[in-house]
Amino acid sequence: MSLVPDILQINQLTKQYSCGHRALDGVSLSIKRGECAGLVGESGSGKSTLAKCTLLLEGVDGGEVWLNGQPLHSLNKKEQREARKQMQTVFQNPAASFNPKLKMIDSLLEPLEEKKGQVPVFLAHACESRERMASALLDMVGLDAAHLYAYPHELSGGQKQRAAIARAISTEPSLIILDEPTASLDVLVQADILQLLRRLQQELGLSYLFISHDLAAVYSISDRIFVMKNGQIEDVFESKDLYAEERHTYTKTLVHLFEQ
Ligand SMILES: Nc1ncnc2c1ncn2[C@@H]1O[C@H](COP(=O)(O)OP(=O)(O)OP(=O)(O)O)[C@@H](O)[C@H]1O
Repeated sequence: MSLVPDILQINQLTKQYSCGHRALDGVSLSIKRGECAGLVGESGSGKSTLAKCTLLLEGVDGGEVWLNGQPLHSLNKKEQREARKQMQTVFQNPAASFNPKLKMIDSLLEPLEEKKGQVPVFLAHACESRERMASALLDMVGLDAAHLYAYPHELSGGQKQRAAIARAISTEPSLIILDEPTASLDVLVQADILQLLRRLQQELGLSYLFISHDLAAVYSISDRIFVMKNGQIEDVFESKDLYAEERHTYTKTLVHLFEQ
């Protein structure tokens, strides 16, 4: 048994919205260091709610969330704000991820500057100036330094999503939560972004929670897949076992849909 705790360990999480809807109904999930865990399920199954509860943006009604062995569920508000800095996010709509009034250099460096001087090893060579650090980040995601002083509306959707990924990796977070990061992009750009995420994960040893309703996208990037339905995890397996006979009936239905 490994003595290194999982990056993320979620135990029996429940969340009921005030309207009475139970969006999470005893969800358990774990992510190992350096792993990409895929979370797939149809619209309304509770995927984004799980992301928001993990990020402490929504309160929960029961269960536990452990990050790096730290019990997030029992922290006070101030401690939660600190703990949240160990996680970064990339969402579906890259346009909404950036303040339209900020130049890319300022948006890119915002999380890093909040951490006050804790520059990750992969940026150490560039830490003598903001411009060099932001250029190095853009370079890591395949964007030209010419974009440094651009405003978000001057970048394409795919370029903005690359910049969002650059910002997410900038603090060397313990976990990056990617909630439908390719859903708003056309098919070719989607493939590029998935390839970029995979490369960065391997180069930097990142841990991802990759959320999507698109089984093909989840399958292409994940080490393990969690299948969610009606607020519950129905199936968990190594990606290579997607087509195995013992898959849950619901997983088989998703496979059938994605093959059509
Ligand atoms: N703030 C809220 N108040 C009340 N109900 C909510 C709220 N947010 C989500 N829900 C409900 O909780 C359920 C799960 O929603 P959630 O957004 O987590 O699903 P999802 O799997 O991420 O769906 P999608 O893929 O469409 O984003 C849905 O029935 C949704 O209507």
